[in-house]
Amino acid sequence: MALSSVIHEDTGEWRIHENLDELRTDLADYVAELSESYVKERGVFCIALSGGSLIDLLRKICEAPYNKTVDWARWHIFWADERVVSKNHPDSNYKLAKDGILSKVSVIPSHVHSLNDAVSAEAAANEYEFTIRQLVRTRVIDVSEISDCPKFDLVLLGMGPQGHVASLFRGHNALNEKDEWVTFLTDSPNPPPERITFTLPVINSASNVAVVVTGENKAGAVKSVMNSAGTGCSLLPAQMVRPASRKLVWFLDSAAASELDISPCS
Ligand SMILES: O=C1O[C@H](COP(=O)(O)O)[C@@H](O)[C@H](O)[C@H]1O
Repeated sequence: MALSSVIHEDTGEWRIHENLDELRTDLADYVAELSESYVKERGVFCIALSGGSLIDLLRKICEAPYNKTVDWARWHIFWADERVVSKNHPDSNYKLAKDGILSKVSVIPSHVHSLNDAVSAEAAANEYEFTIRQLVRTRVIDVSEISDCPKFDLVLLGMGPQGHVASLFRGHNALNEKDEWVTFLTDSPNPPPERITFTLPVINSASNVAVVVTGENKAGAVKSVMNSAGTGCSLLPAQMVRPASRKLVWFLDSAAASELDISPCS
């Protein structure tokens, strides 16, 4: 149960949790409910994961009751961003998700759309975008009526202390990419330097986007996002997450929300 939930016209729904355990339960409920509804409606559930702290916060989805109620065979799993390292490297977002979640549930291996780790960042981004294009063509992934971009059922993001989401960093060219669905970086401000990432048009074309943020070191960036502070190039990447569907949910713990002016209501 969220400690407090506020709906902001511009910035989406904000769910603030008293502790990490409550956040984990609310996040697992949210993902399981979306999975059920998209499996019913479309026969599949296309979910894009991020790396970082998100995976630990999502681990409850592997436990009862979700491990039995979620229709894992209908899941298609993607990554909103990935580090260009081998799949068994500790920096790999795939490895994080595999060790923390995917190895514990019965997803179908061919539905796990991970990056080719044997090629350059550019080639891996192109190959990954090609895979997504094929799945859009066969309507495994829905398509946005507005942008022609893939319309993932759910994109799960984290946010760094400087407001980056996926591998979209403030001031980096990748943030301005409008034509590609997937782009690559060889000079990421945070290590490792080589990464691939969904572009903003793809994130903002998703049916649902959730941003999961915990810890006091992110409270300043959280406040800027909620207050919509900044304009143009001074905007944080997280402030540019504005899905056309308007279905954007922020999952925060009380530390990340500590600079917000929200009174507990539920
Ligand atoms: O580099 C990355 O950082 C973000 C945020 O990570 P967190 O540990 O601060 O939550 C993450 O969402 C992204 O996938 C990752 O590549």
